[in-house]
Amino acid sequence: MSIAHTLGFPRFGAHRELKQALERFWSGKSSLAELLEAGKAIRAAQWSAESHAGLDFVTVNDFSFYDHVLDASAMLGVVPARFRDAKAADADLDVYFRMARGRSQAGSSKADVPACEMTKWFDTNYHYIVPELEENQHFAISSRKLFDESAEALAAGYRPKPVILGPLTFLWLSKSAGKEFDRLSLLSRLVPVYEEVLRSLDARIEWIQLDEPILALDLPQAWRTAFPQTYQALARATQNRKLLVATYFGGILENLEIATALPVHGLHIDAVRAPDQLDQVHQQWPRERVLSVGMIDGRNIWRTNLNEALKKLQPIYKERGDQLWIAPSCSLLHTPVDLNNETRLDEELKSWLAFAVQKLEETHILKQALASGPDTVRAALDANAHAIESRRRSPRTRNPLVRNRIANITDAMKRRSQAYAMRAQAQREKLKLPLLPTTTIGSFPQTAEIRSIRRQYKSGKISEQDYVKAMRHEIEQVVQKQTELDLDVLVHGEPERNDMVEYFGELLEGFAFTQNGWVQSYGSRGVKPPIIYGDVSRPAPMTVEWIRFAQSLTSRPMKGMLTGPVTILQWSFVRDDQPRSDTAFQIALALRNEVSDLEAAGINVIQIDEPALREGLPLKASQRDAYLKWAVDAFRLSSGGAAPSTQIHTHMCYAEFNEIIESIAALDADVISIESSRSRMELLEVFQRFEYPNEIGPGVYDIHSPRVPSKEEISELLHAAARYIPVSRLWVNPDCGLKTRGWPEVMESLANMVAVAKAMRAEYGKE
Ligand code: MET
Ligand SMILES: [Zn+2]
Repeated sequence: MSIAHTLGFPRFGAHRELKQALERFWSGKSSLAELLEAGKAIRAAQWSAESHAGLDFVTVNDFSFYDHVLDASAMLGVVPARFRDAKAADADLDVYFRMARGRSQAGSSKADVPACEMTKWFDTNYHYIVPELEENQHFAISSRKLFDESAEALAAGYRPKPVILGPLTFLWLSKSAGKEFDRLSLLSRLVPVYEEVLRSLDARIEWIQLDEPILALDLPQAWRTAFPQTYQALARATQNRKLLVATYFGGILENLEIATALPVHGLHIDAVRAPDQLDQVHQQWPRERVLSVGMIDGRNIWRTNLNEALKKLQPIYKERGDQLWIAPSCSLLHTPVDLNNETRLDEELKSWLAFAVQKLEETHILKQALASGPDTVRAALDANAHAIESRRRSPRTRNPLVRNRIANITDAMKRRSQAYAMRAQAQREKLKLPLLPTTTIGSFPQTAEIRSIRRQYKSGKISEQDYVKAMRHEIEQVVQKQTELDLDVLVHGEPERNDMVEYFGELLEGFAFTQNGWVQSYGSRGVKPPIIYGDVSRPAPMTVEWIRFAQSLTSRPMKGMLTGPVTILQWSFVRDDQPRSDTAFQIALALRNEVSDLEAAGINVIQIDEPALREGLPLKASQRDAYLKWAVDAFRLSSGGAAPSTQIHTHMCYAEFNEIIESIAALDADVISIESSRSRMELLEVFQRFEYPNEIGPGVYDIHSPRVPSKEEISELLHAAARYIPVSRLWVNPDCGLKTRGWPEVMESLANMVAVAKAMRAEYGKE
């Protein structure tokens, strides 16, 4: 019998049970026993969903109390020295959470130690805890989690398939604790511990899934050659068990020869992100070994076209028989749990969607249709065909006016009407800003009161009138405080926005919102991405009234604040029936109208935030230029219609700019504000080397911490910036929005920032 399985299942809980359990535990409201019990219940729910759907295995060790990479670090004993002093009874989990969250040891009077770094898991919005390795790193099995959870599944009567992060991907994702060294040099110490792990697994376990997603990257030669030798050692340790190497998030054709050289019993490939690889992998991967094909999209929420999938799989099944396995493309970690919990989505839209539970069902149907014939699942296949057809034909997904606009985009629309030098002149005359102008990134503290008013308005408890009054009151306060601080370009503070993408999605056509569509972002944090299901258009202005009101309160320039097209796209579930670029252009055209309405309302400075532009960069170098081209075009389309005297800003944070500096310049924003305080302005070196032509506001302090930066620190950073960028093109601002901060620290920090800007103006003005 062929196999239906999943590489992993969401662990956040259908109703964010993990978040609640963690927060209760961290705040001391629940005991360790209660936390462990909550974990057990989530695992039980995961396995029950898998077995209920008819999968042949339950996947084990995909549960995590924080992060699966941190779990691997814990398993291998990779605990940075600063955390190694725990003596608490629950040391395991205590150290584990301290690595993730950086608090000091429970009950210790020692100062807090910094948490381990967190970074994005490949090209997803999930963040993992970066393992820190020392040059003489010692590895030893240091956590029983994998074994305990396997035993738990066995005891419950399941057939478990444990998943373990593969040794090469583990090394690849880690960083050197101190000075840089070649992490591959640790392989000879690491592999024996993996061997021991494999040997220690219960004898009843038949298959072990080793995740090696880096096989879908452009790998340096040394890493490629490390694969066969590593897996020869692992294969010797597996005894009677079988290894399934899982790849995902891309194609593996460049590394297929290496994969084939591995002495493993099975290989999983992602046939959703890289559908074209299917044939060639099928041709080349030995017939006697298992080929697991990821046919169900593990990164998106659309129902799979099962009949089409079957057509692709049937010829392969004919040749491989039961050695063909069916699965979602990657772990379902990146999808919400269960569509059945959505009661407010209309039935039609709902019939187009599949969350994790539904994806398991799809997986099973495909396997069943292959192994026992399509007639055995005819009703399910027909229902699927019906839903697919309904979506394809629905007038809700297509708006002729939007399509017409897209078809008529011209190159001229993607260009400002004048070059930067001329625009800068027009803006100087209009805005009359001082040298080193000061501003903020947009949001001001979102107090409990603001959140509560927004919630009350949403649930209909207060009238629109009262809501607007409360928000206007907040805007007045924010404008007044900025005036007191003597900032030069003001913002309205974004009190009306719960989230920078959701806010716009709710006001645009083509978006839908779930009640429970949570996806883990990291640890206890989840996001609920909007669903873009149809052509995007803007029925009415989205921000104009708020900004117009804010501008009416001051003679200083008020900055209009928009979220850019790439960021809206990147932080949503995107329709899969047209290229992402088309959707980005649709959003861009809607924003373009907003820009022009803001201008008509007398707004002369408009910021279009693109914090997610960098994270959309494809994993494979060969696909990057195409992405950057349309991403830049989308931004330029949204901003290109602005008058020369309108100053367009953009903002980016969490970015590694080195690789994409040309594209950042190509955005042709008049001003860019970037996060750079944490890298102490070194980031600016690349802007200098490239001779970035427009203005830059390198964040002068880190808003991610409540600490108030001193004038000395800010001054030092700003002087450092001035070494890279001429002061005539420098702006002074924090490195991101202030919505997570409290008012007292914000006032103090900004006061210091403005004081430094003024002192530097005097200093440089004299020259
Ligand atoms: C993640 S970037 C945030 C930008 C937004 N304008 C803010 O200030 O919150
Ligand atoms: Zn930001």
